Amino acid sequence: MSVKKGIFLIGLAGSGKTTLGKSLAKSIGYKFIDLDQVIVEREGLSIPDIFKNQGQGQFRLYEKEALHEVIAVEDTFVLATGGGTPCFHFNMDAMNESGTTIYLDVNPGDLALRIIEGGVEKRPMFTSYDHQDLIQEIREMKNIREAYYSQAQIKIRDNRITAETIISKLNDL
Ligand SMILES: Nc1ncnc2c1ncn2[C@@H]1O[C@H](COP(=O)(O)OP(=O)(O)OP(=O)(O)O)[C@@H](O)[C@H]1O
Ligand SMILES: O=C(O)C1=C[C@@H](O)[C@@H](O)[C@H](O)C1
Ligand SMILES: [Mg+2]
Repeated sequence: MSVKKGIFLIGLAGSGKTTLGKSLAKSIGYKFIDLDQVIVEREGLSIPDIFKNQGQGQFRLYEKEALHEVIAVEDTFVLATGGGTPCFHFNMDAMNESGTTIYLDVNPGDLALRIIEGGVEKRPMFTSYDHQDLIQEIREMKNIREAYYSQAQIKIRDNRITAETIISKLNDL
């Protein structure tokens, strides 16, 4: 595997960054880190509370700081990024320079079901509770973010991505 020290999982909310990141890290013996969790621990506030009280701009600054701390401090790790991480403050460049970036590309219909099941209120970037409306919101966000996500070194488009698929793509690098 010709990966550098960090593996960065990127993709929209619900694409499986946290779920797959945990099992990938376990399989290859790397430390698992969830960037949203790092921000919550550093700030002592939930993500919806940061958005509500301090706004998205401040959240994006916390996110950048947390990302750079992980890159500077950690050794071999799998990082589940936040859905928007690649799209702000040149974070995609920072990740591509310091490790291997992997885009989990799941279709909006499946994402909407997963987000509704997990709780829309936990994801402040979304407002719709209706499945069709949420699909539309996700499509619009995907269109904007694709320019960043497509810079990933590995792209996996599937609705049932597994850790094994990711490992085989890493081995092909
Ligand atoms: N590969 C998969 N196949 C089927 N279901 C999955 C898969 N990965 C994740 N899920 C389900 O989708 C939901 C969201 O997954 P997860 O929290 O890992 O996404 P995420 O990308 O970390 O989202 P967020 O950006 O909101 O943190 C969970 O309920 C999980 O069980
Ligand atoms: O897609 C997004 O912009 C976000 C996704 C989550 O992981 C969190 O980082 C936050 O809710 C923002
Ligand atoms: Mg997650």
